[in-house]
Amino acid sequence: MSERTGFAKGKIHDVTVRPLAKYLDERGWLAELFRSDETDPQTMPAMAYLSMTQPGVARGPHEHVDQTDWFCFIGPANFKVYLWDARRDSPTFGIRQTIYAGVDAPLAVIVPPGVVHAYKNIGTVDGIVFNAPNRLYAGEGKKSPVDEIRHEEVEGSPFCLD
Ligand SMILES: Cc1cn([C@H]2C[C@H](O)[C@@H](COP(=O)(O)OP(=O)(O)O[C@H]3O[C@@H](C)C(=O)[C@@H](O)[C@H]3O)O2)c(=O)[nH]c1=O
Repeated sequence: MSERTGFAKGKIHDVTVRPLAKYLDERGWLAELFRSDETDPQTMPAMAYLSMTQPGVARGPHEHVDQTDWFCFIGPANFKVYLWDARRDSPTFGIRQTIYAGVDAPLAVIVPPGVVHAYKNIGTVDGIVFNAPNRLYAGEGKKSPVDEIRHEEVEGSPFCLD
């Protein structure tokens, strides 16, 4: 156990990390991000969005009650991805995991509800992250509360980025 965070390093149960193959040719490259024939229907994306994060900047830590996030880190920057298992009923409750992903290691990282997550652009150029969550942001017609617990402003939070 780390005294600083209370979380021990390890691998979190039910977090899926998949290499994204880039098919390269004379025009550039193409990469598949998800396929319904390779996806558990429960985590099948309901929507998708892109975000850009500037060098040295982080998004999160956030947590969802019901939503699974399907992040794809493809570039042009690299990211450090931080995960903390805060699910009391998980076999890896109290474990934290870090993953490096992006232009040098294109990965999909699929994060289930209750796993607190954040990512930081550790490169020198703007970084794009694709996310295809299995729930609609703010529900049908954007009429429901957003399923998101934000930890970034919480004083004394155990979910610390370095
Ligand atoms: C996530 C999202 C945001 N928005 C809007 C709300 C706001 O005006 C703007 C920026 O949103 P946020 O501040 O929530 O963006 P951000 O802080 O990047 O939120 C994301 O962070 C990562 C770490 C996650 O875990 C994601 O699930 C999501 O919570 O975009 C949408 O319209 N649709 C969406 O699906």
